[in-house]
Amino acid sequence: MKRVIVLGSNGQLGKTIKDCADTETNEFYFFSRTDLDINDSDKIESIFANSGFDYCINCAAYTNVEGAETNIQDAFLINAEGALNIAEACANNQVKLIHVSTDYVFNGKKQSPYTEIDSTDPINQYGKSKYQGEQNIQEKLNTYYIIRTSWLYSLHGKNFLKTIINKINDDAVLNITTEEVGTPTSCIDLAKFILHIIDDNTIAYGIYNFSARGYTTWYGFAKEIVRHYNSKKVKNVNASAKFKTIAKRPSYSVFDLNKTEQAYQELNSWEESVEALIEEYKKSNK
Ligand SMILES: NC(=O)C1=CN([C@@H]2O[C@H](COP(=O)(O)OP(=O)(O)OC[C@H]3O[C@@H](n4cnc5c(N)ncnc54)[C@H](OP(=O)(O)O)[C@@H]3O)[C@@H](O)[C@H]2O)C=CC1
Ligand SMILES: Cc1cn([C@H]2C[C@H](O)[C@@H](COP(=O)(O)OP(=O)(O)O[C@H]3O[C@@H](C)C(=O)[C@@H](O)[C@H]3O)O2)c(=O)[nH]c1=O
Repeated sequence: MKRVIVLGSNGQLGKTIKDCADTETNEFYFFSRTDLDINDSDKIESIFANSGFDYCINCAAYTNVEGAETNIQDAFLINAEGALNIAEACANNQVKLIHVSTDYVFNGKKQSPYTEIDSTDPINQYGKSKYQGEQNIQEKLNTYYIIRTSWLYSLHGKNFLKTIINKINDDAVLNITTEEVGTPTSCIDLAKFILHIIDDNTIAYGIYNFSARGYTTWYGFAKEIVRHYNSKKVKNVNASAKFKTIAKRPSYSVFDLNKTEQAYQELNSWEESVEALIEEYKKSNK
């Protein structure tokens, strides 16, 4: 039995890990922002000291990409300094850290899948703050897994899939950008990979890319969501060259998954995982 602390447990990934965690195999301690603010370094240290935690999963983050352009300080406070505080507590107390990062650390100019060793060059404040968080962890700790993932969705919280379903329920006509290529990733798939790292115990520390297989545009993702949710409404989804946003986003952020596939052979295609989640959505909204 390993003792695992999960931070940011009220977010979509944190809640999904709670759904997927096998509490008979390991002991899980879930901390939401109200239970433990990752900017309160004294409290983190006091919770970690003599806790006997083997792993810390950090799901806490500032994830509002648009908001980060104006709330730069908040984004860095949480994504960079918060990550540093956690890394320090992990280093002081021999805890292995599983930290989640993003495809937005890349500038999107590459035209083939990004590997873990490709150069980073974030083009928005959220990406910059997440990249600083990665660096802070690497400076303080050796026993880390930094998992870069992309375009997360789930039944919990706020995400693109739920935004699209809500708009379709309101019979809205959608204009969705074709200008960004990446891979939608189900929080369930990511949660299973994170839990596999803990159970396997032999996977080398370092950076790992994690997404579903394949790639699409946000327009392709929206169409696939609507096709499974209510196929009659697919005609409401229009391709749009531009969608006005405050933050720039990488035009291409597909991952090379070779390194991850050496450690984990359970990757689904993005289409399979979208279909499975829409089925879950329909069941839970009957
Ligand atoms: N969402 C996505 O598409 C992607 C996310 N990621 C990364 O995955 C991870 C999980 O993201 P996701 O679950 O989607 O994010 P969410 O925004 O759903 O959850 C983040 C959680 O962190 C909490 N939080 C914020 N600030 C603090 C703090 N100072 N102390 C403790 N908790 C805090 C939030 O609490 P509250 O709500 O109360 O503010 C929220 O519950 C993040 O690291 C994110 O950067 C990577 C790629 C894609
Ligand atoms: C809602 C909507 C969005 N869009 C565009 C805007 C943007 O370019 C793209 C994605 O929209 P969102 O703002 O929902 O997604 P965004 O917040 O950019 O999602 C990102 O979140 C962070 C946390 C990550 O780490 C990334 O991997 C990625 O998932 O789709 C449309 O074209 N039409 C629409 O109706």
